[in-house]
Amino acid sequence: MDTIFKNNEKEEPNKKELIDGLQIVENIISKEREKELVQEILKHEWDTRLSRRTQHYGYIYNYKSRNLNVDSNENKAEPLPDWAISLCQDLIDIGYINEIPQQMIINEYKGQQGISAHVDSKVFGETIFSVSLNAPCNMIFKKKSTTTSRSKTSTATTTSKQEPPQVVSFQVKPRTLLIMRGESRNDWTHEIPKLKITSDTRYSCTFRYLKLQQ
Ligand SMILES: O=C(O)CCC(=O)C(=O)O
Ligand SMILES: [Fe+2]
Repeated sequence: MDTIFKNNEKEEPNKKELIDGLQIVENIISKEREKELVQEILKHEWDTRLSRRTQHYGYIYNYKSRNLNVDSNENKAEPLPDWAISLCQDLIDIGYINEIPQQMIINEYKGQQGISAHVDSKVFGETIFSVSLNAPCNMIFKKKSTTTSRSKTSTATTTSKQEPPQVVSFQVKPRTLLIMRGESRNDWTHEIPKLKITSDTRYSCTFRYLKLQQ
């Protein structure tokens, strides 16, 4: 496999930060390496418990209960495959992350599948990053609304005002590295809306750290 450094197509990484703590780096890998990663992903069996197919490595995360008991043998999954470790090692070498993560989930989005608005579970550490493969998607970040309450002691009335959510929407191209930390990880939800038209299959590899070990 060629490394991130030997990008045959000579496309320069294109970096943007649309929200505090959110790093988006396009062209993080070459098209050739992307193809190899998809082939590796497709060699493995899928978990079909959700409407979209997933693969869990390191630990099995329950998207429904949003919980993970790291001590339970039931939640242990096979270790991260070599191709994922080598991808993470390249990201360490070029300074995007500090350590190999303990967990990876691969999501497959076929046709019109998406993921509803959520903040990633706090059982995981501060840094969450993903690499997108094969097809683009739209991603929407919404700032969790804050309620401001004003009390009038003289009249004993309380008015509560819901701030409108801030919304940031953008396209995630294949071969993009997306890193969420800080505000973008904790104070904003993210979602992938269902497309109205059928598109190519998208794969995302999302990497997470266990809180205690980060
Ligand atoms: O597919 C993606 O890029 C996002 C996946 C995600 O948000 C999650 O698994 O929590
Ligand atoms: Fe997420």
